[in-house]
Amino acid sequence: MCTPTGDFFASLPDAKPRATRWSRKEEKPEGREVRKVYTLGTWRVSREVYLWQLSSLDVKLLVDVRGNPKAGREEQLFKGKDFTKALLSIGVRYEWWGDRLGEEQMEDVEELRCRIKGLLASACPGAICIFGHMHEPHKCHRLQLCDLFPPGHAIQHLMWQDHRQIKMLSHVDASNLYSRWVTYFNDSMAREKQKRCERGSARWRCGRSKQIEEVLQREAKALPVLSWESTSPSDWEEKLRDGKAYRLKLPWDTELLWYPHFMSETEADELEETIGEKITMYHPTYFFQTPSGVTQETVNRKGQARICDDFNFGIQYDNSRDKSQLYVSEKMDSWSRALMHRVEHASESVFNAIWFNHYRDGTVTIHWHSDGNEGLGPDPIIASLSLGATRDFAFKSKREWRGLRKANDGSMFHSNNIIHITLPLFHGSLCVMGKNSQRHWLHAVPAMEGIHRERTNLTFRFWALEGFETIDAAEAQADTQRQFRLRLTPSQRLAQRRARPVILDAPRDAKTTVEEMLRRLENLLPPGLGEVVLAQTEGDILQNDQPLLDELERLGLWPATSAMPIINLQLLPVADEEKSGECREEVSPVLTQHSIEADSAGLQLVREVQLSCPGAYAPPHGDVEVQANGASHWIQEVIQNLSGIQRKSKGKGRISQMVYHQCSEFCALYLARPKSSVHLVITPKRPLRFCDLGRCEAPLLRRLGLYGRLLTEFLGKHAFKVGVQTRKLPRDSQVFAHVLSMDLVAPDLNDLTRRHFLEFTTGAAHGLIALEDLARDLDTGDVHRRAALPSEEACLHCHRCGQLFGDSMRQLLLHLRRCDAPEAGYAEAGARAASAGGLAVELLEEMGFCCGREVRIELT
Ligand SMILES: O=C(O)CCC(=O)C(=O)O
Ligand SMILES: [Fe+2]
Repeated sequence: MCTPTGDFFASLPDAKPRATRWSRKEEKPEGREVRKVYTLGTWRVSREVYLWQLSSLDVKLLVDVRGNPKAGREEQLFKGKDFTKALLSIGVRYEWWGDRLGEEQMEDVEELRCRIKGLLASACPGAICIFGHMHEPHKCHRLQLCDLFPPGHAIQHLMWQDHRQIKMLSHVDASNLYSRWVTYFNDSMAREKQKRCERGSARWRCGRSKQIEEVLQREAKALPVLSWESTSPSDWEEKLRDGKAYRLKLPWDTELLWYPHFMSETEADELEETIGEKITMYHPTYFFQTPSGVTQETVNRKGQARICDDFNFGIQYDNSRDKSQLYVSEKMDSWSRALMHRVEHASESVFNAIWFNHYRDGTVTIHWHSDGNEGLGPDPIIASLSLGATRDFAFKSKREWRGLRKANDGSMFHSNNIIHITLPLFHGSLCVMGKNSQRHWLHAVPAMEGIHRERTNLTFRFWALEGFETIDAAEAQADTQRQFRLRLTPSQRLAQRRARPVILDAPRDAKTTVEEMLRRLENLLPPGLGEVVLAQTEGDILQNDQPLLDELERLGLWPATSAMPIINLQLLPVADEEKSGECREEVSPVLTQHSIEADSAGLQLVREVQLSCPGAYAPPHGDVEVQANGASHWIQEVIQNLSGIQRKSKGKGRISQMVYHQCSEFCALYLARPKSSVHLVITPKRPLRFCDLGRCEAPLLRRLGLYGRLLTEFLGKHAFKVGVQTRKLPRDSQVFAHVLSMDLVAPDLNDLTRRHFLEFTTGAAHGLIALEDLARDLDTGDVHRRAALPSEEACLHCHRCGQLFGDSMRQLLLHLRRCDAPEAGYAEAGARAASAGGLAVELLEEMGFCCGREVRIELT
């Protein structure tokens, strides 16, 4: 349940303002100089501004108490030479005390007191600044550390007010703030629970029978437990794909409730449709002050919406209280209330708000963060429901975990790493981030290039913050503003192509042209829409070369008479033609056939590909090859960088261009030197070497084979081979397989060598081994079976029509470009050529090829 639990915070008194040890002796102790102690956390403020503030406070020593000084988003503030040098340049010494005073060290209070004494004794004279992770002191362990400082220190907590200004909070005030915040939150939640009891489920149920609710509640309680420490890595991966719900127990007493199929396909479809109709996503404009002083304006590509009966919210991650930035929440409706109630049962919690995130495709992401905003309480429980494209939910520990974990062979091994957990968020999945999930972990939704389908995420939260205005107050406040937003509604034709209405801030700069506005929109609308123009709803098309504000003024829409009005404009298509690259929506009969054959994990894979089908096959042009030595090292490099969390180039960079498609478990990559008109390699996204393949990986190989076959459904009218090269590959190379069209028309003639040709065209048991066969070998333990390589000297023949070419690879290559025999006929053509036997050489010589008598014909 969502009561604050855990170490430090739980031990604090709830209601009364805290009298700290230090606060009892606030007066300056006699005969001694009062040392100034500041505390500060990390925030999205440039390093230059940090330095400027520290220097104006005359700080002499920065004591970094972050257990992991390289965690979080603020790379510029990570421990390292760079940061130390920058601090030294303003006369501040840097010392890392995270190993002695970090978050992990907070157990033994007496020991901590000694260490703090030691720190103060060794510190140079002058002001010191304790540097923690969290921006707000009352959410950071530095508040507790300050409780342990001996008397005679004037402690002030620093907090960023905006991207330049800092405000100071006395230690007593910060402690009181914390207590009041917890008390208010707990009282509000208790009231909310009480409300539920009083109303009974009747008003909330909305059509759901009592029995169903009881079943849901029982199910949540009876969830099978999957403990991270006592489950081996390969078991863990398999279990997360078996379609069952689990209570995931993670280190630091953390819980995730994982319901991969919380909703049926049909329910999820219906909910997605309802949200499309009822919720308009708002894309806020962010302003960033660059170090040079230039303000950059960016429209957030992630759409957002909030519904809540009680409160209005500021935009998440934005600490400015600029009222014009406020997004007025919408009220709950019967559908949203019923949904929230259902999620509450599964989450073992109560909520009062739903926040929406809309990701138009795999290039829209959410970066590493934890949800610890004001108003969410000290240890929030957040339930997250996913609709649409399957995306990865990445979860990682804030610190390294030291302890024993079960290995794949059943033994135990010592772990000493940051823990990474990835859950595939399917259409209709619910993941409840339970106790301690925000305190000790970060989460993100990384980029997934090759995903063209949109995704909508709903997070259910309990939110209460004293002094924060209610919706009504915010609306009244908004009346005094002279701003407006634009609601852009796609015309019916665009709506059919999955464009949905969006709300945007009007540009602040009056010089912004309609053209520029449209360019910003390109990032928000579904890809492949073609050109659009803006029109007033009544039909007046705005001039492309006119500044938008002038135009609005002419239309009598600006200056606005009431505050924060929303002006309705329409998006109209200009061109009729569809862009290539738009993904095909229809479900092929073969996909349906696969769903009949597959087991539960395979079935999920089929659904994923159905829901988020690959786009057009479009290999990158030019020099985009990922530079790395060794045969498949480039694959390793690509998969290591797939998450895209750290990459700024989402969808445009070198690595992104190598991705044709990906699902939660596998990805399909373009080859730098394709050997056929369609040629991809498919590989698991988790690192897996050939030499590590064992029986437990057989199901994964079967799924990889299925993935390859599913892809071939979208790759055009060719006949395909999907398989692993039998030729000796480096043992430590990443497991990968080829998806290859059997025309064997390499875009560059030189790329298809004789060896490749023989490998790809000889019988199924030779050149490429089917993944299903490899999986069977692993099951039976016959892992060393390798088919014999075809003879390099074999007489070459076209695998399609059987025409013989002796040893002239070049003639064969030229022939392949013209041959119009069916690609699927390669097996028969091989047999035909084989039966031609010794006649072949004579025939070829007659045709003018110089085969030479020494050529042995050894066709298999
Ligand atoms: O989209 C998601 O699954 C995560 C959203 C999230 O983390 C957030 O809104 O804080
Ligand atoms: Fe989050």
